[in-house]
Amino acid sequence: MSLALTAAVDERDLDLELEVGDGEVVALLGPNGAGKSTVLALVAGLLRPDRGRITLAGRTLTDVGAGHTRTFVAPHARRIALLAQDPLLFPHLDVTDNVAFGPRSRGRSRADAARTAATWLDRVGATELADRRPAQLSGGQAQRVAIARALAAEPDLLLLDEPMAALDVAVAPALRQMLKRVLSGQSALVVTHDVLDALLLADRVYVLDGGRVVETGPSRHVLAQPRSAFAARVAGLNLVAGRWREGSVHSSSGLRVAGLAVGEKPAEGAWVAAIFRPASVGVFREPPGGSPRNALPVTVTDLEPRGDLIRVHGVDLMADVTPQAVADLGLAPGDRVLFSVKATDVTVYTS
Ligand SMILES: Nc1ncnc2c1ncn2[C@@H]1O[C@H](COP(=O)(O)OP(=O)(O)OP(=O)(O)O)[C@@H](O)[C@H]1O
Repeated sequence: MSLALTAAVDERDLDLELEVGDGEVVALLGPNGAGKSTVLALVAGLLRPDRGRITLAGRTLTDVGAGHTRTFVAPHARRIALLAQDPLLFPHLDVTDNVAFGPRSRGRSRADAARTAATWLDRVGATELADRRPAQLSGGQAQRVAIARALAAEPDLLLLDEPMAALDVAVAPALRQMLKRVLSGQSALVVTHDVLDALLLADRVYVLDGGRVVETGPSRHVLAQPRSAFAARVAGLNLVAGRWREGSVHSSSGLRVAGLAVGEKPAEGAWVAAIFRPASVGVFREPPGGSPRNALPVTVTDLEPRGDLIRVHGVDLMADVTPQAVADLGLAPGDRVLFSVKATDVTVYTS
């Protein structure tokens, strides 16, 4: 076992246990205020629990009993690297020196640390950025460098806090693929709102709600089995699980969703999950024309204002549309409509 945590923070009504195995990538999912950031702060040593014990790679990092602290290792001595949304590179150092910082502070020679930096920059596909300053990097490039810097420090555990959230949707897929590759064999805890991150990066997920663990298991089980409609919902995505036949997912409730498979093409009849964002869904009374689209029959159960958009809820599916569209369609609960989504906006994941 790499990380074992038991902790209670009374002020935040948090009380939970969780573990990360050696070389395992674990995702923390859950709605706003569920306690995800609090868990990261506890592990990183930025927060002392009221009661709890945290061990990592055989070392006790935190051990707090009723009213007294037996052990509390300082953040910098925990052998943990934190990768936040904001890459937080040192502005006055070039990319190589940023990445070499961890090995240097662990006592490696300048040449040795520079070699380690070069290796990691190669692994994250950022070799050509080696001589630049952080101000000369795009958001996606800076995040690659931040990943190299975190891993070059050889942490016992890597904490990732919404690593993709600040990025352009166009660069996120490439970065996600790269992260998956470099995280292989590294123990990591990833906080995310994005079910795709959980599916693609993590071996296992914990779903938190109200400071408690409400669900845990292998990512694909938690996110593809019926119970996980909850997990998909907290992460704000639509999920249709079923069998893969002729390029579409066929659910037991009779839905058919065409989409693009991630990685290898699923075998005919394989158990798969189709995932798509509510914002990719259009709502229609009649089958839409134009490019080939999925058209899923849905009975509207609720209309929920969310910022500038209205979330149209069906029994299992959600669409985010403009108030104008809701008015034009005269939508009300009980209406039978079609949810339309392009096959190219649907990701199919093999369980
Ligand atoms: N600095 C703080 N002081 C006191 N209470 C806090 C603090 N930060 C968070 N909380 C409370 O602790 C609980 C857990 O919040 P936390 O930020 O860990 O949730 P989260 O799952 O990370 O949410 P989000 O997805 O919004 O980042 C919430 O009730 C929150 O209001």
